[in-house]
Amino acid sequence: MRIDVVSIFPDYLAPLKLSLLGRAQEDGLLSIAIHDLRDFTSDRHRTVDDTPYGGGAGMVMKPEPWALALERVLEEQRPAQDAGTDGPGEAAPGTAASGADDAAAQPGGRRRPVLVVPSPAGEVFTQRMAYELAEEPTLAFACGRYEGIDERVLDWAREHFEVRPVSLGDYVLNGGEVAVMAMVEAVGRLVPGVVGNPESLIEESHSDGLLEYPVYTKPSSWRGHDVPEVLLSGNHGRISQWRLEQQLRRTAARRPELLEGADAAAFGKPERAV
Ligand SMILES: Nc1nc2cc(Br)ccc2s1
Repeated sequence: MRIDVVSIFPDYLAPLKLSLLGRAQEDGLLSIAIHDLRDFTSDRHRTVDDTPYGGGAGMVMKPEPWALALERVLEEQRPAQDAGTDGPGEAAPGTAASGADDAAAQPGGRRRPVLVVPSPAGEVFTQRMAYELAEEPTLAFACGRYEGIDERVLDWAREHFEVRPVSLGDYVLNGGEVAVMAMVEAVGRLVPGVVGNPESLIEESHSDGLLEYPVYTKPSSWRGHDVPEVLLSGNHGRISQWRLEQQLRRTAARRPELLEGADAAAFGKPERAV
């Protein structure tokens, strides 16, 4: 998978070169390119913002640098897009990648590349969306700052990308970079080969619509706190049952709204190990 990120703070994205994602890039499983929006300005001050039409506080990001930056992304993603459109990749059922949304289709049947725009006004990012996005041959991310990006950029981008405004939650950041880091990690780890043991992706929070069960390791008794006896029993049937009960209990207590949609099949995730 090729990932392109456009930002006025490219150094903010440096951690994407570290750890698991860094190794995945060394192994050729991922390639992550960071583009400085200011490289696509034409004035000596490398201006990327201006005052808002209609008045109001703050500044708005100018459209032209964004169009030039996103055109560069399209150009650089073309080989991965062309290779990806020939790929057999299974898409999670009912997702845009599976053709469920023909709005992304382009002339000649080529699917438009995905452009994720972090925004407090976006659809909420979920594990299901992470699985969907992990099916794409390329992803582009546009990191807004100030009061946001001129809306005409998104209108223009829809002619070339499948544009997805996405929020991490109901709070406001100072820019999209932190949101992009979270999404790139959530998606990147789902790309085959990135996580050493794919089994670890199966039983984790949200992989089956529930929060994960509590985990323990040695010593079995620690500062007066003991590991639940069932986990020491060696009875795998009892252990599985206890873990599911813990998931349901935690989810009911902390995220009751998830219980309406807890359906492993809905996420298109690999089947749970037996
Ligand atoms: N929750 C989020 N807040 C923000 C703020 C800006 Br400015 C850009 C993107 C995002 S995503």
